[in-house]
Amino acid sequence: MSSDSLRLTVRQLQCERDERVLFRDLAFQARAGEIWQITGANGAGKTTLLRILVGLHGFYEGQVRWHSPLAPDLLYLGHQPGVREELTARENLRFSAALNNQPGDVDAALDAVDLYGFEDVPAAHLSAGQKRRVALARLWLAPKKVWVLDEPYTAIDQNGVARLDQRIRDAAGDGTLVLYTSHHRVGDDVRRLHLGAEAPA
Ligand SMILES: Nc1ncnc2c1ncn2[C@@H]1O[C@H](COP(=O)(O)OP(=O)(O)OP(=O)(O)O)[C@@H](O)[C@H]1O
Repeated sequence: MSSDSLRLTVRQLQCERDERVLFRDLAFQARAGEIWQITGANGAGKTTLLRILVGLHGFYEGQVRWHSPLAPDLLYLGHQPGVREELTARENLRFSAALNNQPGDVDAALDAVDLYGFEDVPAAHLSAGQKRRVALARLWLAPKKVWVLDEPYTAIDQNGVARLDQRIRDAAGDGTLVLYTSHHRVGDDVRRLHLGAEAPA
């Protein structure tokens, strides 16, 4: 199946947590090469939605259907950077690359996120933004058909934001479907899915 045929269909999706409805009747269809920005107030259910999409949260009603054999070809970066404090930046990236079957030049990826010179520093000695960059470096390893990114811009400085914008646009240009949560908009042609009553201006 070519990546062009990749499609995500969501229909009548409803999710409750602690007897509160986070969202109901959520419906959208996303395709290869598109960028989807998911917005909403704190607690609106953005993280929950991403976790449903990647199969980490199973308590919902409605339909989530990936029209492609995806398992090895989806990259999910969660809300936390997920780096191991005792490992160096390089060891962390090698570890997650191996775990997720994602080959690539680890040092070049660390360089791409401006961690040149920090490869051998234990993550415990890195700043919050640098830890996020270690996690984001995976976006510079082998490409995936789908990226699901939970608040990837958190703690990233202006230069990092520009690099990440470019990386997301390049990946989408190569056919990757990108779904991400953030209030930051990657570009004008990004599709927006807002959770909650009030849509931003
Ligand atoms: N582990 C949990 N157990 C029970 N309820 C939870 C849990 N995690 C989140 N919730 C509930 O689900 C709601 C949605 O949480 P979620 O993390 O999806 O929101 P969010 O839109 O990503 O928020 P934020 O912008 O603050 O990151 C929260 O308000 C909370 O009430």
